Amino acid sequence: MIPRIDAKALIDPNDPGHANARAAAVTGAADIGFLTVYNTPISARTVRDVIETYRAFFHLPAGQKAAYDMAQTGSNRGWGAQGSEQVDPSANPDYKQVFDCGLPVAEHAPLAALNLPAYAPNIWPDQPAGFAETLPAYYRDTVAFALDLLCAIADAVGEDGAYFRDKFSHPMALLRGNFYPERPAWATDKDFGIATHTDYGCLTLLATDGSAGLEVRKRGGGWIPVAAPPGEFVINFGEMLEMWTAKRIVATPHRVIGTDAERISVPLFFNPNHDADVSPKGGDPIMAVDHLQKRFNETYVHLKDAVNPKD
Ligand SMILES: O=C(O)CCC(=O)C(=O)O
Ligand SMILES: [Fe+2]
Repeated sequence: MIPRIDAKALIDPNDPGHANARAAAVTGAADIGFLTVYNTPISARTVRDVIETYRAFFHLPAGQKAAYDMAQTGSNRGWGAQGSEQVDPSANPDYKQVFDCGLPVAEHAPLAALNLPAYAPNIWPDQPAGFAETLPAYYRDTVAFALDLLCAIADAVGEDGAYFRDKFSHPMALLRGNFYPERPAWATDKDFGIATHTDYGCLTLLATDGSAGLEVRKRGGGWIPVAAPPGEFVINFGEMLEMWTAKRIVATPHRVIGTDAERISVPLFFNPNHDADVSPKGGDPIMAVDHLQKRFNETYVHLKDAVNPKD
């Protein structure tokens, strides 16, 4: 069973439900690698708004989205077409589309000067109206919520929660809209909305439209479906946090096969500062930006082709 946790009780040490919420968080983070949260500071209405904003963009004709295509622009921000990412080398590239944005680096000149793809300036399409207002506001609010959750969960598993706080002062956090059209008629057993993978970063705060689709791999084999309505979130943990905590917190594989209904999900991949050392205590240093870029190079089809040309 994936625990469903009162977010306020988990974050607030004075809440009467704090001890219970912490215990459930330990099960979620240390055993399963997934949990869901309710009673969050992000309203259902806000999440519905964000989802409909992405939907309006994804429904634009491909020709209009092409101007923002990461494979063309080379930026780490903007649109990823169907087939632009292959998260599992033994599966075909995913049939989802994505749109990515991140930290507003224009407000952080020293970060922009680093010239790292993880701190690329955001790219905002002209349409739909409101895109460039709705998403930055959601980004700001979810980054703050994700940090509170991460510190509380780290603390619950026996790490020093406060230690993590300043490692996220300029996070390489990436906000993504995932668009799953209905499962294509041509899809084979090697085709997925998103094939089996673990997330790369620390904590993923996933909003969905409430529909089914996401499945979590069980330790003993088999898959468990997980869903959360708008305003509630699915939380899972990525490779960096698994390394950083020496597996006190686990990164669990998951996938979306897809159904005959369109589906939108909105993960915030809460990655730390570029120079955070995410190695376990006593290990050789691993810079967060190096791990992230390595995983981008392994999954984005246009980056793979650049590193490993086919002809
Ligand atoms: O769409 C979902 O529910 C999950 C998406 C996901 O796993 C991802 O984007 O990493
Ligand atoms: Fe994922």
